[in-house]
Amino acid sequence: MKLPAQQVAVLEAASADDPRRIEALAAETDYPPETVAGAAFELEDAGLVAVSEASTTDVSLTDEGREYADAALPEVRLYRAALEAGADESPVQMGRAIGASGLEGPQVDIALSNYARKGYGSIDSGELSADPDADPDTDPEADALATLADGGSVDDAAVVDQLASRDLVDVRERTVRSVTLTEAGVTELMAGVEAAEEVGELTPELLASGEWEDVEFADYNVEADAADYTPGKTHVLRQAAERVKDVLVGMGFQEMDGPHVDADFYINDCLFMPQDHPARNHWDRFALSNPERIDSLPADLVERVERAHREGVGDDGDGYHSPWDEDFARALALRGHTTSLSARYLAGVADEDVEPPARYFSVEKAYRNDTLDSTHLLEFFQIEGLVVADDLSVRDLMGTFREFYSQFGIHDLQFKPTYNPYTEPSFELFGRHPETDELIEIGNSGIFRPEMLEPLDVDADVMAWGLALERLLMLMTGFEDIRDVHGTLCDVAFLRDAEVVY
Ligand SMILES: N[C@@H](Cc1ccccc1)C(=O)O
Repeated sequence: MKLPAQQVAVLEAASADDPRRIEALAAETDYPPETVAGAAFELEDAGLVAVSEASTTDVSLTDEGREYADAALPEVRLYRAALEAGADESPVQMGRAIGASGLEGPQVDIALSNYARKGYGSIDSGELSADPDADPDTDPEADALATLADGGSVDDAAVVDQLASRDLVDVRERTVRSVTLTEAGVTELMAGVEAAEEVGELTPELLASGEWEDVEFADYNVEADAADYTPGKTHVLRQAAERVKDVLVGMGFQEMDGPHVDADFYINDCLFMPQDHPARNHWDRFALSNPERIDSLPADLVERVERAHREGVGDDGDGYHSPWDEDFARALALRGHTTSLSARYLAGVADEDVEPPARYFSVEKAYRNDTLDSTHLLEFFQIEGLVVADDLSVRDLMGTFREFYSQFGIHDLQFKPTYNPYTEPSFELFGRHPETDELIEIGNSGIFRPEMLEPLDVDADVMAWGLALERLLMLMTGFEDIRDVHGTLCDVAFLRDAEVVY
């Protein structure tokens, strides 16, 4: 019987009583695993082999895991240092034990958080005691790391889970295929198989030489495994931003546009934020040093805003009784929220004439000097929105959120009253994280106050909000750390595989 060369090779390397893995056949035949898998499927169709599938879990060390396999787990180092310092007899100062262990930086926290969990001892008001009976030589996590470093495998699922949650190992599910000769296969082999000339790929050479007319082409096998291919793609956050825009446009909103660096006047003063508000100090804003100030501001608008700050608005207006200085308002900074765009649009300094009823949005970056953690970065995407119309109420606002979030499959929303200098009433929005089940804040909103709207010459109600795009994406995909999607610590596998489905 004549078969394509790779099928002959697979048939000859396969055995009738010993299922052989595709990888083993690939190593023996010198064909890539994809080719062997393709050939195996062809042979299976012809009844010459059987292909079985099983899924296995590959566990491999991360860089950090390898480091601890080479040195020792931080908690073990801490335990040894604690013993040395006599902590098995009486508690010792935590700082002393840490100093003696040589642990530094994040490893100190890692050691402390695993020390008590694993029964090495206890930590109480800054003192560390060591359990004399603990035995680091039988530490199952250390054992598992050593086994993996030696190329062995670890069967204890609980230990693997624990190591995975510490990011010391990567766990991957994989389908393993094995090939066994069938009786028909054995018979054919005995009768003799030889390789037929078969071409897998049409090349320019075949075309140029005209040889293509005489060769035999291999069939396509759409079920064969193909090499993993990870081309460039739109970042998942950008995909989410596009979806949000589509949804808002579908809800009748128009997009706003405006500068990332703006005068404090539009970022704060137009929002009735007093100039001595704590968020306006130099710690929280990213100020521009060159140029330091906007060239000019519309004089009549400045005058009205200044008056609102000094005297308040309406008959019982009172104002802030704090200084107001135009120079201070002209200072430039990276916007801390995109509400600066809402201010510009409502004040009529954007290109657009805002005529109620109207709806506006933007999905753009805002910048804050926050402390970095799993939900905060120095910059994030804010979903800004405003509706200007007569007789708006909190019901309209809540209804708009329910409609917006439900388009992303998010139905469990909670509202909490809050305070903003520019809105009254105001409330924060919370959603439930699909993995941790915790309520996380996803936005802030309210009805703009007359003290803000009157100086901007807006004679209608305005409800408005700022929602965090990253938090919306968290609720949609279940990732837990904003640093997974931004910056150098990002989770490349997540960015490759995550899809924004809505
Ligand atoms: N500017 C607010 C969001 C907001 C916008 C409009 C009205 C109320 C709140 C923030 O950054 O959190």
